Amino acid sequence: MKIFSASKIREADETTISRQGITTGELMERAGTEVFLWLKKRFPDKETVFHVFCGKGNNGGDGLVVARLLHNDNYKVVVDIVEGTGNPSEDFTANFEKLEQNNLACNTNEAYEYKKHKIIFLDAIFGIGLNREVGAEAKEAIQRINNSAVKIISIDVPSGMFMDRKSDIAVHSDMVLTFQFTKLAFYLAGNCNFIKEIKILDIGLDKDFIANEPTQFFLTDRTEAHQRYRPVPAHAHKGTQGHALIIGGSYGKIGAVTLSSKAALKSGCGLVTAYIPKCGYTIVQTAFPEAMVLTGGEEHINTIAFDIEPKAIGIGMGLGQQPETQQAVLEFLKHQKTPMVIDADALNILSYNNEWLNMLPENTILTPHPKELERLMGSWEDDFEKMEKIRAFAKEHKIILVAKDAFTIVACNDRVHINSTGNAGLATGGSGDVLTGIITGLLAQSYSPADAAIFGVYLHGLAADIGVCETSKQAFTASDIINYLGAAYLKIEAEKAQK
Ligand SMILES: NC(=O)C1=CN([C@@H]2O[C@H](COP(=O)(O)OP(=O)(O)OC[C@H]3O[C@@H](n4cnc5c(N)ncnc54)[C@H](O)[C@@H]3O)[C@@H](O)[C@H]2O)[C@@H](O)CC1
Ligand SMILES: Nc1ncnc2c1ncn2[C@@H]1O[C@H](COP(=O)(O)OP(=O)(O)O)[C@@H](O)[C@H]1O
Ligand SMILES: [K+]
Repeated sequence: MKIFSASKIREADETTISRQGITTGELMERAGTEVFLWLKKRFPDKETVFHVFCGKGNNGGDGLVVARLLHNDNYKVVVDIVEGTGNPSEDFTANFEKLEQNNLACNTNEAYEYKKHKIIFLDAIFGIGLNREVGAEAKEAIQRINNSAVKIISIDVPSGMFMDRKSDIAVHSDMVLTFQFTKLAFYLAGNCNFIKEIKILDIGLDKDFIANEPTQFFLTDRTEAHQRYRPVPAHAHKGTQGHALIIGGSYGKIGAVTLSSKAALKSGCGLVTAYIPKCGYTIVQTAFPEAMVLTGGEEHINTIAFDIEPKAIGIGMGLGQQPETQQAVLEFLKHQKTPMVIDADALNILSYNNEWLNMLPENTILTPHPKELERLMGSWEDDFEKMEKIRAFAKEHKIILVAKDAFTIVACNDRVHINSTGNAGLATGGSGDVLTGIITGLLAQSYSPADAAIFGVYLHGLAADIGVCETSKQAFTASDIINYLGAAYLKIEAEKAQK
């Protein structure tokens, strides 16, 4: 799904208004109606009290439409117009006047008892138009909303959240009902307290504009994942499903390479070879009999040489950083042409030898976690700078950068793809090793590097989303990602079959 900037969203509004021959007020009525219908379905009990906080811009205008529709449908509605929210917009004013015509008063200080009524706060103070720091009066309203113990639903965006820079104070929403497009700011680590759940409401913006307007940002949602997924051909055999080579491990860290190799095989490739130091030989052969094993070095890898021809290579998991290992890795990378995923210690070795980055084959995939990312490209001031640096770094070195985190970012071909699956159950040792295995396995199956990275990250998160429902987040382990890979594939197959 495309993610547009605030200015592009405004263009989408304007194009819709002109192509559909409607007024801005009619578009606002449509947006407000979608919110109203969603609320009505979710909260059928007419005793529910909706306390609507409105700013004076168009987000506040949406809030007034919703308030009127709820009131006319016999819900209990309280409307608070928040001062210090700019000059009233035309459509805000028009809807404000309609309140009186519909016998709905504002700022009445009407108090409903929390114990007797189900109260919902609707937050319509600011939307995508926030363009300066929030002033004292709006801040007070935001704090009042946040200090309440009631459910908070934001219209379009949590008020106070900037679309293009760091936000200091914003509504802590339980649910954001956002119009037509998801927004980049929703997925940034610094905004994680402002948002729990997102629901996108279709308000009928112009389909051609959405399809044709370019953007650099995408959300890897179900549709994007389905487009990249490749079912196993009926006549497949192990020779056509690709051979993955997983290089890593050192004394005490053989588990990392075992997890990675297993994940590669379970992602669907035909054959897996693990290249490890000798101390791991029995462990890998016992824990994972499907793998073939090659060795180099005793307790750590000191040379990388083999006569097999893998279709993809994953390197770095549990590798260690012994000087001999560093040398072996650099020598190895120098001659590589095979599609490759570079992770963990192999990434750290590259960070100390930055000039080697430009020698990597085009579209090599790097999968750093936040600390490794910092070592690679330096630190960042805030999430927006981080995003920009990631994009520029991938472009400069012609690589694919998978910046792992909640909402992992995949930067490739001057585009940024934000993943939508995964959960905090993945905050457990070895989950990154599994991801590298999955992406390497997909590469071996001839997925393009971009598809392997984007789909691999999605699949990894999906396995965790399915898994934690049965294991809990606490008890979920990296091995469980592998255990639930099959369920993730089945879910994708079932979704595709439903279409
Ligand atoms: N995207 C869409 O398709 C649609 C958008 N609509 C709504 O319109 C919103 C955008 O409306 P606006 O552009 O009017 O802006 P907002 O309502 O988001 O708020 C900004 C308003 O407050 C002022 N303002 C900005 N920062 C301020 C600050 N720190 N302190 C005080 N005042 C401040 C601005 O001058 C502007 O009037 C969207 O978020 C959405 O809710 C809907 O009405 C219709 C359809
Ligand atoms: N809170 C979270 N929500 C979603 N995904 C997460 C979260 N925490 C970690 N992950 C995912 O788990 C993996 C962790 O990778 P990494 O830190 O390299 O682990 P390890 O080094 O132990 O293998 C990444 O894919 C990351 O995106
Ligand atoms: K809002």
